[in-house]
Amino acid sequence: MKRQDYLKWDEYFMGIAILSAERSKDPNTSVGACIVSEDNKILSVGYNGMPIGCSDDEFPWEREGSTLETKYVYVCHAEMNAILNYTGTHMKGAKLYVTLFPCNECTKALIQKGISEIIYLSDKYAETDIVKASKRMLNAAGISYRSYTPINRDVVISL
Ligand SMILES: O=c1[nH]c(=O)n([C@H]2C[C@H](O)[C@@H](COP(=O)(O)O)O2)cc1CO
Ligand SMILES: [Zn+2]
Repeated sequence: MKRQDYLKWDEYFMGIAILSAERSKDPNTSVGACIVSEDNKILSVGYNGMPIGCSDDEFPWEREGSTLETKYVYVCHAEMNAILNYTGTHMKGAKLYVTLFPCNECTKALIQKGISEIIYLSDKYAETDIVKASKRMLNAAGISYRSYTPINRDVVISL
């Protein structure tokens, strides 16, 4: 009989999004994203971080203060990096596994690339206009989104 405790697709891909988030240097919110084709092949991954050449040590990670001294104007979102990291040609019908509900700017890009479903872990900014705008666009575009249901299982990776 086959192994019974293998990871299901949702667990596997959300696990990869969670692991990718561990690469993030953001001290407040690490985000990971994994884009998967219709036939369950990984197309791309990403996490939130400073653009290439913009040092993690020199650019600010502050949340508050003058605009130029906060992270927000510099950091690349996980979803945006996952889109930009993709070297293939075809993303139509793909799914996005992401640890935080996408912002409006990433949502626009995801829609334009033909993403058909979003599976997210946290929706901690659900009350913000940014996320409301995302959902409005996704609803209009007929793109489904659902919250990942945790299975309360630890998968230990010894590194
Ligand atoms: O969809 C997203 N994807 C994403 O990667 N991020 C990143 C930008 C920031 O580095 C961090 C959010 O920071 P904070 O929670 O401290 O405001 O997460 C933020 C959002 C906003 O929803
Ligand atoms: Zn975003």
